[in-house]
Amino acid sequence: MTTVVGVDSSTQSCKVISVDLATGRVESSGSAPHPDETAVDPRIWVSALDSAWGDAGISDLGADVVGVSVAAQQHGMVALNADNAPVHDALLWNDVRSAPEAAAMLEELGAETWVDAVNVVPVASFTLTKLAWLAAHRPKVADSVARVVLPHDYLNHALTGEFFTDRSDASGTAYFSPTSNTYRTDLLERFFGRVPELPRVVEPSGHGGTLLTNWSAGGAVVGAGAGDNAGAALGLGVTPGEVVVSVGTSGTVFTSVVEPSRDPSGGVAGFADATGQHLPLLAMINSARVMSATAAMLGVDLSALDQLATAADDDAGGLHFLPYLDGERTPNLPDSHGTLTGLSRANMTPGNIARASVLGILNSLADALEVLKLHGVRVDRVLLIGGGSKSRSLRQAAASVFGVPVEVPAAGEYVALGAARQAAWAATGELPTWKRTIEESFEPSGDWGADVRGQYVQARKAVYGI
Ligand SMILES: Nc1ncnc2c1ncn2[C@@H]1O[C@H](COP(=O)(O)OP(=O)(O)O)[C@@H](O)[C@H]1O
Ligand SMILES: O=C(CO)[C@@H](O)[C@H](O)COP(=O)(O)O
Repeated sequence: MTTVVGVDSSTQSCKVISVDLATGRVESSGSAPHPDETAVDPRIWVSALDSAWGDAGISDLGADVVGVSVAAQQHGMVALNADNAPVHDALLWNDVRSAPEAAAMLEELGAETWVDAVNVVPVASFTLTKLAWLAAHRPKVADSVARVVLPHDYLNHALTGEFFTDRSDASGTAYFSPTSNTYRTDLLERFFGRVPELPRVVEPSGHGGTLLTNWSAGGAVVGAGAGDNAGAALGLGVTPGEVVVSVGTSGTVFTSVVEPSRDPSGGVAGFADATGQHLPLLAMINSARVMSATAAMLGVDLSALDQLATAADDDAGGLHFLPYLDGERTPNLPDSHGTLTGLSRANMTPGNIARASVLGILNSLADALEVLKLHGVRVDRVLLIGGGSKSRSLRQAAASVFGVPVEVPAAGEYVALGAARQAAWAATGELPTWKRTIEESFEPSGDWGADVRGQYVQARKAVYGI
């Protein structure tokens, strides 16, 4: 059977799937954990890939495998010396130490100039701010940097011996223009002090190299790869009017559109997608892990938290959980903490706290959806994915809080599936059409969701002034 392989090297884990090219059916899968840190030695991702690859039995598939592609967490600063060894742990998308550099870069050029140049406004997540931090705080280490790549590029190199990237991931660096599809090396010069080696950008249907034999003997081509959200859009086959809401380590709200959005306020990141179009996106640092943190606080597991949240009142008895636990990117509050408001003796129950954590995640995502709409993006329905979407209480409340219909695709790794679809494109020249199965659909019900939204926005404004 002609097979393609998709990889999702995300914040918390590496997932590998083998897929029947003809049907899109997942034939095998494997996964391996990543450290729960915001700065990680990139070599750990290669070990995790190797482990997940073995779990999925990819090497045994030999010449059946005709294509491989890697999607991965965006923005990570992988800084390498002349021997291609990391000179510093990779600062990840959710590491906020470069927030002061981001603020200074914004102050220096102004939002309009940044959006004109690279269609993003600097925040701590973006690679260039991390390089600016390295130059300012570790100058000797910065001097040893020969090359800068992204997490998926680093894995491309492990698989093929070549460094290469794609426009979707490059567009998350803040030194690549998704409209001219060129690096803005002047911004590297200005904020890192010089221009290190950068990976070539491979076109969406192209391939950057061939699989080294230590991974598999089959000589498969390796596609350009993608940022994980662009991978998910490809895996879902997003169509106009559909917006993806991913409740993963990050919370993200995004879609694929022909024309780029433009947001000097910095809310909508004007990324590129993996098909040659654009991927307007808003990302939150706090998402699924708000539920796991709340479960830990209550001394229960995720399943018990879900039961508590399902059994509680729709509105959590008036409790509001503002979930900015690890600082927050959208809104840009890198030094913020979470807040639980509306506490009374009557409502401070484990069930209401569990429910409030679920509603806090959904309200934070609803804020992002509203910003996307304000920028002219059509939101006819939401496709809900990510590990957190397995929560029944979250699924059942989403449509009412968002105010739009929500569809939950069949359980699957859509980032890795998008990578597999890209691998098929690279191997055959054709982007296959694979059937998408919807597992559950939900419609907004009653007014409680709108009431909860109103109260949440009021609480957010009262506590954070935004
Ligand atoms: N049933 C569940 N209820 C709530 N959260 C869940 C559930 N299953 C998984 N998760 C959470 O999903 C997250 C992983 O989601 P995933 O989309 O795989 O992450 P990533 O963003 O790293 O790709 C973890 O934080 C995990 O705790
Ligand atoms: O920073 C962003 C998008 O801009 C995040 O979406 C990262 O790409 C991490 O993704 P996950 O590990 O949560 O999938």
